[in-house]
Amino acid sequence: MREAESGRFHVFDTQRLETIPRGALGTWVLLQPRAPGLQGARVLSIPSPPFGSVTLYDRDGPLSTTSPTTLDPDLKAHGRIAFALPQAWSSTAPILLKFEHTDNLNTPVRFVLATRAEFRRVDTLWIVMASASLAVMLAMGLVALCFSSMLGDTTFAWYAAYVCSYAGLQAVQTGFVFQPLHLAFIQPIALSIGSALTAIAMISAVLFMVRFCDLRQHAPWLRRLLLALAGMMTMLATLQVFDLPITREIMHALFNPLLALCSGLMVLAGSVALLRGSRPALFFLFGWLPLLVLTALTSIQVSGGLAHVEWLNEASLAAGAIEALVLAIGLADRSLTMRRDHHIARELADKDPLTGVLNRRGWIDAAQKHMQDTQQTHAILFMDLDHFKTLNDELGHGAGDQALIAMAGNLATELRPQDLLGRFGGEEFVALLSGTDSNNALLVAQRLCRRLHRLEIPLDHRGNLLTVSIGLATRRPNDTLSSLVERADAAMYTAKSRGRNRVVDERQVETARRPVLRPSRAAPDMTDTDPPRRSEQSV
Ligand SMILES: Nc1nc2c(ncn2[C@@H]2O[C@H](COP(=O)(O)OP(=O)(O)OP(=O)(O)O)[C@@H](O)[C@H]2O)c(=O)[nH]1
Repeated sequence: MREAESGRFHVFDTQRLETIPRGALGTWVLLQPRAPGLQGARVLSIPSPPFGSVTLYDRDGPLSTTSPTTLDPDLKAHGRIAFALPQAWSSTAPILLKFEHTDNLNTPVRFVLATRAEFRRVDTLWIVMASASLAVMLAMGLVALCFSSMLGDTTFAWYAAYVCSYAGLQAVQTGFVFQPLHLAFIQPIALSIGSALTAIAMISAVLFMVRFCDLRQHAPWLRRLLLALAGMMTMLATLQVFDLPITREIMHALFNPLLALCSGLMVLAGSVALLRGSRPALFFLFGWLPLLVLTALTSIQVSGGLAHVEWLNEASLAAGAIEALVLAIGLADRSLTMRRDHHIARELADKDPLTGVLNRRGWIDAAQKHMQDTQQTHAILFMDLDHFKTLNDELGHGAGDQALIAMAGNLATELRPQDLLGRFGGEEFVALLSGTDSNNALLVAQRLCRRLHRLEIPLDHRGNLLTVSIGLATRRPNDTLSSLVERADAAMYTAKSRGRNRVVDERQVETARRPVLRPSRAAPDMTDTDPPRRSEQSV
């Protein structure tokens, strides 16, 4: 006190954030409240508490020592350490504090002298705001983690890693882990935990952003730069975890400028990606810009600038929550886009590009689902165009393709919407008719056969018309899709062998086994069968 009174203390304004020079034996700070000062019970608080302990003195010696883990039980401060000043002290009496030595980053401190009621109001507001912000961040992180495992997309996982580590970092830095969470055991390793969380937050933020905004496509150079920078910062932060004196020096000198640079580069990369058409970049900028600006401002402040800005820590918490919400909407948008793309890809994979009906794979998938309903009757029509090779050979493949398109279109129109039509191979089509017994299926098949003939698609230059042979099989107990298709196929071969342009029900086939019937397809009695002429019809 005598030293201070003789003017040997460095003087600073208590309303401003200042970095206090720290010595190996700790640092004395004397606060001089301005006249007239506050009347009644007063509380002195230090928001965003330093990790070390602080002791309040009067002229006779120490009054009370407090640290983020050993708080005044009466005051129960959150996100700050606080001292209840003795009632007897005059409103302008100097307040003497000693900051014990700590190896932590020397961040600027601020002092707030308030009435007890005002202290309680600010403290309650803070705890509500901090709890809500951290809860939102963690909830969004968990949602992203679920999405990541459901969609198999690592972008969501990086976001979850970022938002959870950022929330953890905020909880450590603001003292939330100590009060109200009472995780006092963290204190000795708080710096290492903070560094580890910073490392995880940094690298996962960059990896998330790079993927989310698709920087590989939209800003490849900035992507490389960002990854290199994030890698460097992660290395620095990882070294800091081991808390060696040399790394501490390097960290103090480099980390915050690098953090500010990285934040700026992310905004730049996001803007470039947005200008080049990345829709997620809009979500990124909208959600992340406030937080990035605050991160940059915080690192400038830790390096000694922006002394007057007092609200950065609280604003960072709130901005973290807002950013988590906006980006969660962005991720939902991404998952919708992925679902749509997946749906389109699936459609393309399941559809026959020429005729637009299901291809073999798509039809089998869908038919298997239909067949799960064992209460329904199921009939299969196996349809094969007759002498299609002739059409191709005589009129060209273009005409062949047109015939296939016409065939598919007409089959689809003739069948009910719930019937499942597919192209099984070159000129083979299949239809699964659910809830249709064999008699009705036979009628449908005959209708199809007639309709195709009535289309009058020329088969050759001699006036022959395109026709179709149809095999019909109805589901029996213990039938699988393949056994049912096999029997319909065998019936179709019988139709071919009986002269084509007709329907054969499996019930008419005595030995409907494909290995027996297949070779007969090339037998003279079948290949010799003349295609029907315009006037003929065997159905
Ligand atoms: N234009 C065209 N032809 C195709 C397509 N897919 C298969 N084909 C042709 O369809 C013909 C099928 O010939 P085959 O299996 O001998 O049968 P077919 O001439 O219809 O004789 P049957 O079935 O015994 O009446 C072949 O010439 C294939 O090249 C296609 O997408 N477009």
